Amino acid sequence: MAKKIRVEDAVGQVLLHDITKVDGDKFKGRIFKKGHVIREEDIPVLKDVGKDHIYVFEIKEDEIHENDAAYILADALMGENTYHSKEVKEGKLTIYSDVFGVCKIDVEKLNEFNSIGEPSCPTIYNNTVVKKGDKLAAVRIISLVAPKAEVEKAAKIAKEAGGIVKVVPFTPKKAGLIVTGNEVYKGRIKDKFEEKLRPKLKKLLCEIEEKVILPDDQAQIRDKIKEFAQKYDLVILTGGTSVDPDDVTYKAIHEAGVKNYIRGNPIQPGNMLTMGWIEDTPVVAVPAAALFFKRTAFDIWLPRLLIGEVISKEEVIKRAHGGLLEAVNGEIP
Ligand SMILES: Nc1nc2c(c(=O)[nH]1)N[C@H]1C(S)=C(S)[C@@H](COP(=O)(O)OP(=O)(O)OC[C@H]3O[C@@H](n4cnc5c(N)ncnc54)[C@H](O)[C@@H]3O)O[C@H]1N2
Ligand code: MOO
Repeated sequence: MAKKIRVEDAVGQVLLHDITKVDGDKFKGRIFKKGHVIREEDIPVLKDVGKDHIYVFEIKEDEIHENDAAYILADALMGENTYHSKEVKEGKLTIYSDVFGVCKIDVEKLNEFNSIGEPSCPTIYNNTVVKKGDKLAAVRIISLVAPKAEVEKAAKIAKEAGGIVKVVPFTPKKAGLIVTGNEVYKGRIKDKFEEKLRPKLKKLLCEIEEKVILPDDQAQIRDKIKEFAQKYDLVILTGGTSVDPDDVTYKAIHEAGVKNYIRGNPIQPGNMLTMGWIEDTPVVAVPAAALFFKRTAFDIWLPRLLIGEVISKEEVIKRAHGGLLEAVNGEIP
Protein backbone atom coordinates (compact mmCIF):
# COMPACT_ATOMS: atom_id res chain seq x y z
CA MET A 1 0.00 0.00 0.00
CA ALA A 2 1.21 3.49 -0.82
CA LYS A 3 1.76 5.73 2.17
CA LYS A 4 1.09 9.41 1.70
CA ILE A 5 3.28 11.76 3.72
CA ARG A 6 3.33 15.56 4.02
CA VAL A 7 6.32 17.13 2.27
CA GLU A 8 7.21 18.91 5.54
CA ASP A 9 7.74 15.47 7.04
CA ALA A 10 9.48 14.05 3.99
CA VAL A 11 13.06 15.33 4.47
CA GLY A 12 15.39 12.38 3.91
CA GLN A 13 12.83 10.41 1.90
CA VAL A 14 13.60 9.21 -1.63
CA LEU A 15 11.47 10.48 -4.52
CA LEU A 16 9.79 7.62 -6.36
CA HIS A 17 9.34 9.48 -9.64
CA ASP A 18 10.51 12.57 -11.51
CA ILE A 19 8.73 15.77 -10.57
CA THR A 20 7.67 18.13 -13.32
CA LYS A 21 7.22 21.86 -13.31
CA VAL A 22 5.16 23.70 -15.90
CA ASP A 23 5.52 27.48 -15.88
CA GLY A 24 2.89 28.61 -18.39
CA ASP A 25 4.45 28.64 -21.85
CA LYS A 26 7.96 29.41 -20.45
CA PHE A 27 9.08 26.06 -19.06
CA LYS A 28 8.06 22.43 -18.87
CA GLY A 29 10.46 19.90 -17.52
CA ARG A 30 11.84 17.82 -14.72
CA ILE A 31 12.90 19.68 -11.57
CA PHE A 32 13.55 16.64 -9.37
CA LYS A 33 14.75 13.29 -10.55
CA LYS A 34 13.51 9.92 -9.34
CA GLY A 35 15.79 8.85 -6.49
CA HIS A 36 16.42 12.40 -5.26
CA VAL A 37 16.68 12.59 -1.46
CA ILE A 38 14.40 15.37 -0.25
CA ARG A 39 16.18 18.23 1.55
CA GLU A 40 14.79 20.99 3.74
CA GLU A 41 15.20 23.58 0.94
CA ASP A 42 13.19 21.42 -1.48
CA ILE A 43 10.00 21.77 0.58
CA PRO A 44 8.89 25.19 -0.76
CA VAL A 45 9.88 24.19 -4.32
CA LEU A 46 7.73 21.05 -4.08
CA LYS A 47 4.82 23.02 -2.65
CA ASP A 48 5.10 25.52 -5.53
CA VAL A 49 4.45 22.74 -8.03
CA GLY A 50 1.46 21.58 -6.02
CA LYS A 51 3.09 18.72 -4.13
CA ASP A 52 1.78 18.89 -0.57
CA HIS A 53 2.41 15.16 -0.21
CA ILE A 54 4.72 12.51 -1.58
CA TYR A 55 4.23 8.77 -1.76
CA VAL A 56 6.36 6.19 -0.06
CA PHE A 57 5.79 2.60 -1.03
CA GLU A 58 7.26 -0.68 -2.05
CA ILE A 59 6.71 -1.91 -5.60
CA LYS A 60 5.19 -5.40 -5.49
CA GLU A 61 6.54 -8.43 -7.35
CA ASP A 62 3.88 -8.25 -10.05
CA GLU A 63 4.24 -4.48 -10.58
CA ILE A 64 6.71 -2.35 -12.49
CA HIS A 65 7.88 1.25 -12.06
CA GLU A 66 7.29 3.71 -14.90
CA ASN A 67 11.02 4.13 -15.60
CA ASP A 68 11.66 0.40 -15.96
CA ALA A 69 8.54 0.01 -18.07
CA ALA A 70 9.67 2.77 -20.44
CA TYR A 71 12.95 0.94 -21.22
CA ILE A 72 11.22 -2.39 -21.83
CA LEU A 73 8.55 -0.84 -24.05
CA ALA A 74 10.93 1.39 -26.05
CA ASP A 75 13.22 -1.57 -26.78
CA ALA A 76 10.27 -3.59 -28.01
CA LEU A 77 8.81 -0.77 -30.14
CA MET A 78 12.05 0.03 -31.96
CA GLY A 79 12.47 -1.38 -35.44
CA GLU A 80 15.33 -0.84 -37.90
CA ASN A 81 17.25 2.43 -37.93
CA THR A 82 15.94 3.87 -34.70
CA TYR A 83 17.36 4.65 -31.26
CA HIS A 84 15.89 5.93 -28.02
CA SER A 85 16.82 8.72 -25.62
CA LYS A 86 19.35 7.59 -23.03
CA GLU A 87 17.54 8.58 -19.89
CA VAL A 88 13.91 8.29 -18.84
CA LYS A 89 12.49 11.71 -18.07
CA GLU A 90 9.13 12.11 -16.37
CA GLY A 91 8.55 8.42 -17.04
CA LYS A 92 9.05 8.80 -20.78
CA LEU A 93 11.52 7.69 -23.45
CA THR A 94 11.61 9.14 -26.96
CA ILE A 95 12.40 7.14 -30.13
CA TYR A 96 14.40 8.84 -32.89
CA SER A 97 15.42 8.11 -36.45
CA ASP A 98 19.01 7.07 -37.07
CA VAL A 99 18.84 7.73 -40.84
CA PHE A 100 17.28 9.88 -43.58
CA GLY A 101 14.32 7.92 -44.90
CA VAL A 102 10.64 7.10 -44.64
CA CYS A 103 9.18 6.36 -41.21
CA LYS A 104 7.06 3.24 -41.20
CA ILE A 105 4.57 2.78 -38.39
CA ASP A 106 2.73 -0.52 -38.10
CA VAL A 107 -0.54 1.22 -37.32
CA GLU A 108 -2.51 -1.95 -36.69
CA LYS A 109 0.02 -3.17 -34.12
CA LEU A 110 0.28 0.32 -32.65
CA ASN A 111 -3.46 0.25 -32.00
CA GLU A 112 -3.13 -3.16 -30.35
CA PHE A 113 -0.26 -1.89 -28.22
CA ASN A 114 -2.25 1.13 -27.06
CA SER A 115 -5.32 -0.98 -26.31
CA ILE A 116 -3.69 -2.93 -23.47
CA GLY A 117 -4.21 -0.24 -20.86
CA GLU A 118 -1.17 1.27 -19.17
CA PRO A 119 1.36 1.35 -22.05
CA SER A 120 1.00 4.48 -24.15
CA CYS A 121 2.86 5.25 -27.37
CA PRO A 122 2.03 8.23 -29.61
CA THR A 123 3.91 8.41 -32.92
CA ILE A 124 4.33 10.69 -35.92
CA TYR A 125 2.28 9.85 -39.03
CA ASN A 126 3.10 6.71 -40.96
CA ASN A 127 5.16 7.40 -44.12
CA THR A 128 6.58 10.73 -42.95
CA VAL A 129 9.96 11.59 -44.47
CA VAL A 130 12.40 11.93 -41.56
CA LYS A 131 16.00 13.01 -41.09
CA LYS A 132 18.53 11.48 -38.74
CA GLY A 133 17.64 12.66 -35.24
CA ASP A 134 13.96 13.37 -35.93
CA LYS A 135 11.46 12.25 -33.30
CA LEU A 136 9.32 9.27 -34.27
CA ALA A 137 7.53 8.15 -31.11
CA ALA A 138 7.42 8.44 -27.34
CA VAL A 139 6.50 5.83 -24.78
CA ARG A 140 5.51 5.65 -21.12
CA ILE A 141 2.96 4.01 -18.90
CA ILE A 142 0.11 6.15 -17.62
CA SER A 143 0.50 5.40 -13.89
CA LEU A 144 3.59 5.51 -11.68
CA VAL A 145 3.47 1.74 -11.33
CA ALA A 146 1.57 -0.69 -13.53
CA PRO A 147 0.89 -4.41 -13.57
CA LYS A 148 3.96 -6.11 -15.03
CA ALA A 149 1.69 -8.32 -17.12
CA GLU A 150 0.33 -5.34 -19.07
CA VAL A 151 3.80 -4.09 -19.90
CA GLU A 152 4.93 -7.56 -20.91
CA LYS A 153 1.86 -8.05 -23.10
CA ALA A 154 2.41 -4.78 -24.95
CA ALA A 155 6.13 -5.48 -25.34
CA LYS A 156 5.32 -8.91 -26.80
CA ILE A 157 3.00 -7.40 -29.42
CA ALA A 158 5.68 -4.93 -30.48
CA LYS A 159 8.52 -7.49 -30.44
CA GLU A 160 6.61 -10.07 -32.44
CA ALA A 161 5.92 -7.41 -35.07
CA GLY A 162 9.70 -6.82 -35.32
CA GLY A 163 9.14 -3.39 -33.79
CA ILE A 164 6.31 -0.99 -34.48
CA VAL A 165 8.37 2.03 -35.51
CA LYS A 166 11.14 1.83 -38.10
CA VAL A 167 12.75 3.88 -40.84
CA VAL A 168 13.57 2.71 -44.37
CA PRO A 169 16.53 4.78 -45.58
CA PHE A 170 16.77 6.50 -48.95
CA THR A 171 19.60 5.27 -51.14
CA PRO A 172 20.92 7.08 -54.24
CA LYS A 173 18.62 6.49 -57.21
CA LYS A 174 18.58 7.35 -60.90
CA ALA A 175 15.48 8.51 -62.76
CA GLY A 176 14.62 8.84 -66.46
CA LEU A 177 12.29 11.73 -67.32
CA ILE A 178 9.91 11.57 -70.30
CA VAL A 179 8.30 14.94 -70.97
CA THR A 180 5.31 14.59 -73.31
CA GLY A 181 3.20 17.13 -75.18
CA ASN A 182 3.17 18.38 -78.78
CA GLU A 183 3.45 21.99 -77.62
CA VAL A 184 6.72 21.24 -75.77
CA TYR A 185 8.06 18.87 -78.46
CA LYS A 186 7.47 21.42 -81.21
CA GLY A 187 9.07 24.16 -79.16
CA ARG A 188 5.89 26.25 -78.81
CA ILE A 189 6.55 26.35 -75.07
CA LYS A 190 9.62 25.60 -72.97
CA ASP A 191 9.56 22.59 -70.64
CA LYS A 192 9.06 23.73 -67.07
CA PHE A 193 8.81 20.28 -65.50
CA GLU A 194 12.51 19.47 -65.30
CA GLU A 195 13.35 22.50 -63.14
CA LYS A 196 10.38 21.70 -60.91
CA LEU A 197 11.14 17.99 -60.49
CA ARG A 198 14.94 18.00 -60.29
CA PRO A 199 15.25 19.66 -56.84
CA LYS A 200 12.31 17.66 -55.47
CA LEU A 201 14.01 14.41 -56.46
CA LYS A 202 17.50 15.52 -55.45
CA LYS A 203 16.27 16.21 -51.92
CA LEU A 204 15.40 12.50 -51.72
CA LEU A 205 18.75 11.43 -53.25
CA CYS A 206 17.37 10.80 -56.75
CA GLU A 207 19.07 12.30 -59.83
CA ILE A 208 17.45 12.76 -63.22
CA GLU A 209 20.01 11.00 -65.42
CA GLU A 210 18.33 11.40 -68.79
CA LYS A 211 15.46 13.42 -70.19
CA VAL A 212 13.60 13.18 -73.48
CA ILE A 213 10.80 15.27 -74.91
CA LEU A 214 8.25 13.31 -76.94
CA PRO A 215 5.14 14.30 -78.91
CA ASP A 216 1.72 12.93 -77.89
CA ASP A 217 2.42 9.67 -79.67
CA GLN A 218 1.39 6.61 -77.70
CA ALA A 219 3.77 4.15 -79.38
CA GLN A 220 6.84 6.39 -78.98
CA ILE A 221 5.99 7.05 -75.33
CA ARG A 222 5.38 3.34 -74.69
CA ASP A 223 8.73 2.34 -76.18
CA LYS A 224 10.62 4.98 -74.21
CA ILE A 225 8.97 3.80 -70.97
CA LYS A 226 10.17 0.26 -71.68
CA GLU A 227 13.69 1.46 -72.48
CA PHE A 228 13.96 3.71 -69.40
CA ALA A 229 12.54 1.01 -67.11
CA GLN A 230 15.54 -1.16 -68.01
CA LYS A 231 18.04 1.68 -67.47
CA TYR A 232 16.77 3.55 -64.42
CA ASP A 233 15.33 3.03 -60.92
CA LEU A 234 12.34 5.24 -61.62
CA VAL A 235 10.56 6.43 -64.79
CA ILE A 236 8.74 9.75 -64.58
CA LEU A 237 6.41 11.05 -67.27
CA THR A 238 4.76 14.45 -67.51
CA GLY A 239 1.77 15.74 -69.47
CA GLY A 240 -0.99 13.86 -71.28
CA THR A 241 -2.74 12.54 -68.20
CA SER A 242 -6.10 14.23 -68.70
CA VAL A 243 -9.25 13.75 -70.78
CA ASP A 244 -8.37 15.09 -74.25
CA PRO A 245 -7.90 12.71 -77.19
CA ASP A 246 -4.27 13.91 -77.25
CA ASP A 247 -3.75 12.77 -73.66
CA VAL A 248 -2.13 9.41 -74.33
CA THR A 249 0.59 9.21 -71.69
CA TYR A 250 -1.49 7.17 -69.26
CA LYS A 251 -2.52 4.83 -72.07
CA ALA A 252 1.13 4.37 -73.04
CA ILE A 253 1.95 3.34 -69.46
CA HIS A 254 -0.76 0.68 -69.64
CA GLU A 255 0.45 -0.45 -73.04
CA ALA A 256 4.04 -0.74 -71.79
CA GLY A 257 2.79 -3.71 -69.78
CA VAL A 258 3.09 -2.40 -66.24
CA LYS A 259 1.77 -4.46 -63.38
CA ASN A 260 -0.48 -2.90 -60.75
CA TYR A 261 -1.67 -0.20 -63.15
CA ILE A 262 -3.35 2.59 -61.17
CA ARG A 263 -5.09 5.21 -63.28
CA GLY A 264 -5.92 8.30 -61.25
CA ASN A 265 -6.05 8.68 -57.49
CA PRO A 266 -8.45 10.42 -55.11
CA ILE A 267 -5.99 13.17 -54.27
CA GLN A 268 -6.35 16.76 -55.39
CA PRO A 269 -4.26 18.39 -56.89
CA GLY A 270 -2.90 15.51 -58.90
CA ASN A 271 -6.12 13.56 -59.48
CA MET A 272 -4.90 12.24 -62.83
CA LEU A 273 -1.65 10.75 -61.52
CA THR A 274 -1.10 7.34 -63.06
CA MET A 275 1.38 4.69 -61.97
CA GLY A 276 2.48 1.12 -62.47
CA TRP A 277 5.57 -1.07 -62.12
CA ILE A 278 7.75 -2.80 -64.70
CA GLU A 279 9.35 -5.53 -62.62
CA ASP A 280 10.57 -3.47 -59.62
CA THR A 281 10.76 -0.16 -61.44
CA PRO A 282 8.00 2.37 -60.74
CA VAL A 283 6.60 4.27 -63.71
CA VAL A 284 4.67 7.38 -62.75
CA ALA A 285 2.90 10.06 -64.78
CA VAL A 286 2.75 13.42 -63.05
CA PRO A 287 -0.21 15.62 -64.01
CA ALA A 288 0.47 19.20 -65.10
CA ALA A 289 -1.01 20.50 -61.83
CA ALA A 290 2.42 19.79 -60.29
CA LEU A 291 3.80 22.73 -62.28
CA PHE A 292 1.58 25.05 -60.33
CA PHE A 293 0.94 23.61 -56.87
CA LYS A 294 3.60 23.17 -54.19
CA ARG A 295 2.23 19.78 -53.15
CA THR A 296 0.32 17.28 -55.28
CA ALA A 297 -0.35 13.55 -55.33
CA PHE A 298 3.18 13.06 -56.69
CA ASP A 299 4.69 14.33 -53.42
CA ILE A 300 2.54 11.89 -51.49
CA TRP A 301 3.75 8.80 -53.36
CA LEU A 302 7.31 9.78 -54.38
CA PRO A 303 9.12 8.91 -51.12
CA ARG A 304 7.41 5.52 -51.13
CA LEU A 305 8.38 4.84 -54.74
CA LEU A 306 11.99 5.70 -53.91
CA ILE A 307 12.21 3.20 -51.04
CA GLY A 308 10.96 0.47 -53.35
CA GLU A 309 7.38 0.08 -52.18
CA VAL A 310 4.65 -1.11 -54.52
CA ILE A 311 1.54 0.84 -53.64
CA SER A 312 -1.72 -1.05 -53.66
CA LYS A 313 -5.00 0.12 -55.13
CA GLU A 314 -6.58 -0.26 -51.65
CA GLU A 315 -4.08 2.15 -50.18
CA VAL A 316 -4.58 4.66 -52.97
CA ILE A 317 -8.32 4.56 -52.29
CA LYS A 318 -7.80 5.10 -48.56
CA ARG A 319 -5.69 8.20 -49.24
CA ALA A 320 -8.86 10.05 -50.29
CA HIS A 321 -9.36 10.80 -46.61
CA GLY A 322 -7.04 13.79 -46.18
CA GLY A 323 -6.43 13.89 -49.92
CA LEU A 324 -7.75 17.38 -50.50
CA LEU A 325 -4.23 18.65 -50.02
CA GLU A 326 -4.83 22.35 -50.59
CA ALA A 327 -7.33 22.46 -47.74
CA VAL A 328 -5.58 20.12 -45.29
CA ASN A 329 -3.60 21.99 -42.65
CA GLY A 330 -0.05 20.89 -41.91
CA GLU A 331 2.21 18.45 -43.67
CA ILE A 332 0.27 15.23 -43.24
CA PRO A 333 1.94 12.55 -45.38
N1 LIG B 1 -12.32 18.69 -68.90
C1 LIG B 1 -11.35 18.33 -68.07
N2 LIG B 1 -10.21 19.02 -68.09
C2 LIG B 1 -9.21 18.71 -67.24
C3 LIG B 1 -9.36 17.65 -66.36
C4 LIG B 1 -10.57 16.90 -66.39
O1 LIG B 1 -10.74 15.91 -65.65
N3 LIG B 1 -11.54 17.28 -67.27
N4 LIG B 1 -8.33 17.38 -65.50
C5 LIG B 1 -7.53 18.50 -65.13
C6 LIG B 1 -6.46 18.07 -64.32
S1 LIG B 1 -6.94 17.42 -62.83
C7 LIG B 1 -5.15 18.27 -64.65
S2 LIG B 1 -3.91 18.02 -63.50
C8 LIG B 1 -4.76 18.63 -65.96
C9 LIG B 1 -3.86 17.49 -66.44
O2 LIG B 1 -3.12 17.93 -67.41
P1 LIG B 1 -2.09 16.97 -68.12
O3 LIG B 1 -1.19 16.35 -67.12
O4 LIG B 1 -2.83 16.04 -69.00
O5 LIG B 1 -1.26 17.99 -68.96
P2 LIG B 1 -1.58 18.58 -70.39
O6 LIG B 1 -3.04 18.54 -70.68
O7 LIG B 1 -0.68 17.91 -71.30
O8 LIG B 1 -1.20 20.09 -70.15
C10 LIG B 1 -1.90 20.94 -69.30
C11 LIG B 1 -1.21 22.33 -69.26
O9 LIG B 1 0.10 22.23 -68.75
C12 LIG B 1 1.06 22.67 -69.70
N5 LIG B 1 2.23 21.77 -69.69
C13 LIG B 1 2.20 20.43 -69.83
N6 LIG B 1 3.46 19.94 -69.80
C14 LIG B 1 4.28 20.99 -69.65
C15 LIG B 1 5.70 21.13 -69.55
N7 LIG B 1 6.52 20.06 -69.61
N8 LIG B 1 6.21 22.36 -69.38
C16 LIG B 1 5.41 23.44 -69.32
N9 LIG B 1 4.06 23.37 -69.41
C17 LIG B 1 3.51 22.17 -69.59
C18 LIG B 1 0.36 22.56 -71.03
O10 LIG B 1 0.94 23.37 -72.00
C19 LIG B 1 -1.06 22.96 -70.64
O11 LIG B 1 -1.14 24.37 -70.52
O12 LIG B 1 -5.83 18.69 -66.83
C20 LIG B 1 -7.01 19.31 -66.29
N10 LIG B 1 -8.04 19.43 -67.27
O1 MOO C 1 -4.46 15.93 -61.69
MO1 MOO C 1 -5.18 17.55 -61.60
O2 MOO C 1 -5.47 19.27 -61.29
O3 MOO C 1 -5.92 17.07 -60.12
O4 MOO C 1 -4.24 18.04 -60.34
